[in-house]
Amino acid sequence: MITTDRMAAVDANAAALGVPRKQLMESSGNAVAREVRAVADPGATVALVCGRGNNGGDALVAARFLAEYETPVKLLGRPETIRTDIARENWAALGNAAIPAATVTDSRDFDLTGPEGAAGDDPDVIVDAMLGSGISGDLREPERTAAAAINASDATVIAVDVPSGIDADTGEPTGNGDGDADTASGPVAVDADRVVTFHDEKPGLTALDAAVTVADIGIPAAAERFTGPGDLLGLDRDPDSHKGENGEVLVVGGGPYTGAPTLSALAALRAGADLVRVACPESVASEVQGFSPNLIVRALPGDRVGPSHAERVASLAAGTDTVVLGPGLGDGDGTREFVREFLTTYEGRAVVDADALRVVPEVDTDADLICTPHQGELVGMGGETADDPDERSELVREFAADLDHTLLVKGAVDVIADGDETRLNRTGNPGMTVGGTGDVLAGAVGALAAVTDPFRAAAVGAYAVGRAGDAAADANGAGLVATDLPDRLPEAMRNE
Ligand SMILES: NC(=O)C1=CN([C@@H]2O[C@H](COP(=O)(O)OP(=O)(O)OC[C@H]3O[C@@H](n4cnc5c(N)ncnc54)[C@H](O)[C@@H]3O)[C@@H](O)[C@H]2O)[C@H](O)CC1
Ligand SMILES: [K+]
Repeated sequence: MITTDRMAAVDANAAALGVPRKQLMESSGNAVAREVRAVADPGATVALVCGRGNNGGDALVAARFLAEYETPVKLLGRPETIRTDIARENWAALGNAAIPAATVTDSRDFDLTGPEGAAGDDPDVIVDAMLGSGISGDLREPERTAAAAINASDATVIAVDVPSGIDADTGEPTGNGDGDADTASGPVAVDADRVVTFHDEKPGLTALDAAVTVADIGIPAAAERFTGPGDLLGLDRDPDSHKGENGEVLVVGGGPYTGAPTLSALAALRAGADLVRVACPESVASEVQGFSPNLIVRALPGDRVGPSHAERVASLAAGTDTVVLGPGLGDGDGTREFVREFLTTYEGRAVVDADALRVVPEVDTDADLICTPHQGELVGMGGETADDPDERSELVREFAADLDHTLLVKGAVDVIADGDETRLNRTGNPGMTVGGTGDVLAGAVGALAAVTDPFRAAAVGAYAVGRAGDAAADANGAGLVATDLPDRLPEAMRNE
């Protein structure tokens, strides 16, 4: 089962792996043609009703695979307004090959018979390729009239990907019926007999009264299993957002170290957080502040974070979206006691790293944690590891389920898991074993967890920090240091 958003991500990841969308479209069109052959004998009339997006493109491809049928193609709109290059190329290919195709620009001209107004028989099959996953709101004209005509016909209706007008995630109509003042009369959607959808089932299709076929279109398993540029889709800032709406992060750390909390905080800012506060012992507060005027520092009395600070940190945490717990805290008894006490009452989201990790298995917490251990720390928490990535990811998934938290286990290949899902990340390089890169990762994940779910925050954080590290290695070779990474995060988070 896959949602529309995740499908778009996987599609982009496939393209990054060298399987571009046009190739997938060829497979989709072929699958549509197979579905036609399953319901109609050669010589039958198969009307292909095509929108101007890639859903329509799938049917334009299908027309080339259906030479043994009568295939009137109806393009809804002018060819110049076809929205994607790959759909336009497939439209041109039909014209070049003299496969009959007509355009419908006025809904009053829509009929389901032969091309260019030539009187033909009513079709035996209608392929609904008007709109797929790119739809929003009520069907507009001429799609709305076409949907009504399709529903009034006796032909077998095969929907491409999803019936036009239906939300593939919910199975409900995409509109509420008031999208077009002239024709408003409740939502309109194609009532399909069959649906040929691609790659995986869609949650909204199961509820429909239609036979659903899932066609393999050649998306490599790696496009889903590994993070890729598609994982970054949809994380862009809302242009109308206000200060604080893109995340407020509290980093709790420092004492024996000053660099670690600073690296986390700077990474959180570069990963998109609006406000980052650092709660650290007063002994290091001015040093942390001295690293950057972009940070807001909250000094805690003394030179180590201890149980007496739990209340103050809890009140700071209450005003933020996420907490990053651990960078440079050290492993004193009082520090562990602090982490235990804080997590007992905290109910929000936190990234837990470094010395704070050991406390997680022993504490009863309502917080939603993202733990970022390396393999050694994972074992210290009671988890198991293995050399084989498949075996390792299953062990991590099971341990995440036991803990009821999200895990990001760092390694040459990172494993991200919650109880349900696992993902692997292979960005990054051996130069990143240098000190401080883990602090950068924890901060980046903290910022991302303020704007997306924990699993995705961990996966995207690992991907982006690895990518930043790869750019830093290109520039600095074996001389890569952790301070090279935060400033490279914005570029690394660009979806390309
Ligand atoms: N990996 C895959 O799953 C693949 C899927 N393919 C097919 O591509 C479509 C999605 O294509 P896309 O171009 O993104 O969107 P649509 O064709 O669904 O819509 C295009 C276009 O329509 C306009 N529009 C939006 N809402 C409405 C509306 N309510 N009324 C009228 N017009 C509307 C809007 O401008 C959109 O841009 C997917 O479903 C598959 O069929 C590919 O084959 C590749 C692999
Ligand atoms: K469709």
